[in-house]
Amino acid sequence: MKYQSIYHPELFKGQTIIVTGGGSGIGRCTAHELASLGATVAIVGRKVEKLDRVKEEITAVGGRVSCHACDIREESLVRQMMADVIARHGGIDGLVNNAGGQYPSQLKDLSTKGWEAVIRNNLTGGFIVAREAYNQWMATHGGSIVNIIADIWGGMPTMAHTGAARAGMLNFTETAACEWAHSGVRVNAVAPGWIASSGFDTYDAPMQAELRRLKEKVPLGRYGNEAEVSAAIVFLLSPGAAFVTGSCVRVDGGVPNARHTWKPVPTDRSKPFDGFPLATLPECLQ
Ligand SMILES: CCCCC/C=C/C(=O)SCCNC(=O)CCNC(=O)[C@H](O)C(C)(C)COP(=O)(O)OP(=O)(O)OC[C@H]1O[C@@H](n2cnc3c(N)ncnc32)[C@H](O)[C@@H]1OP(=O)(O)O
Ligand SMILES: NC(=O)C1=CN([C@@H]2O[C@H](COP(=O)(O)OP(=O)(O)OC[C@H]3O[C@@H](n4cnc5c(N)ncnc54)[C@H](OP(=O)(O)O)[C@@H]3O)[C@@H](O)[C@H]2O)C=CC1
Repeated sequence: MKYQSIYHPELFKGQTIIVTGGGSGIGRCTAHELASLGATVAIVGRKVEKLDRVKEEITAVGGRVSCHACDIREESLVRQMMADVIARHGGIDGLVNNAGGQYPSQLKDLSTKGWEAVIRNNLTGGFIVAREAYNQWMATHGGSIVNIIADIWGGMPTMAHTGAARAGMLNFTETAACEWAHSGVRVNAVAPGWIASSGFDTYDAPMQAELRRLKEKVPLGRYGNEAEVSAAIVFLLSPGAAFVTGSCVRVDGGVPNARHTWKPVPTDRSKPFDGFPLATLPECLQ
């Protein structure tokens, strides 16, 4: 079944858009949505079998997609991947810098090796991919980049390494937006809050329990879903955001504003509540 997007079905007709981490979760959803809107999507990840599965899903409904196995932390692999995408599709119009991930740990227990592994995955990797997209194509042709970060506002207890990396990526976004504007390149970020994606499944039982507790802290009373993040990414890539650069769209149900004075209003969370229907994922992703 084809992705049901809220956007015009030909919004990205003739465009090529790279989605890193396109083999699962938010990246997979975004790849589906972009393909449904006419883009040729180049999905990037470390595990070929995940990419192949998404390719099958998208081609089955008439979408165009290519798979590129690449670890975003390896400069030579990223250079080659970018060159391959350009050679194969004739250019790049957009980049969704989404690949990333971390593991929970208290600061005091974090090894330097673990800190560096997460910084490389969520800051250095994203920088390398964006720089190569710019140097190899966008500097002379323009384009749009969307960096996926996280809800980093006010710190990120148990996730300090990724918080620091994502804060760095936000600042990178702001700087690149200025430095690359003259080339017609827009650079923005999307900061997902707690999104019930495949990424959640990578956490162990205590962390899953913690996530259940965290849900009570969301003013909108639920987790977000992948489609709600994808919709923000698509907006930033689109001509609708032609005058938007260096910005960050938060997709988090209002969590950063829920400070100590905010108290959750008891709600039956299994039912839609006034004004905010429970979001459902497009059928093709369920
Ligand atoms: C509060 C909730 C917020 C939720 C919001 C966020 C949600 C999401 O982000 S969803 C996406 C979730 N998906 C993932 O997080 C999976 C991605 N994770 C990885 O790819 C890897 O774990 C990695 C990139 C973070 C690290 O991989 P790698 O570079 O291959 O590193 P090594 O395995 O070689 O380990 C190096 C070093 O790092 C420490 N370490 C790594 N994993 C763990 C772990 N699970 N627990 C504790 N420590 C870990 C460790 O120090 C390793 O060194 P050695 O001990 O010498 O191996
Ligand atoms: N879900 C959530 O609540 C939130 C998610 N995020 C961020 O959003 C992004 C997408 O997350 P989500 O879809 O939930 O999680 P997933 O774990 O499902 O997706 C992460 C993807 O990134 C790929 N990836 C990870 N590291 C690398 C690497 N070094 N090189 C290439 N690909 C890599 C993985 O593919 P492979 O295994 O093939 O390498 C995987 O497909 C991540 O950056 C995540 O941290 C941020 C805030 C909240």
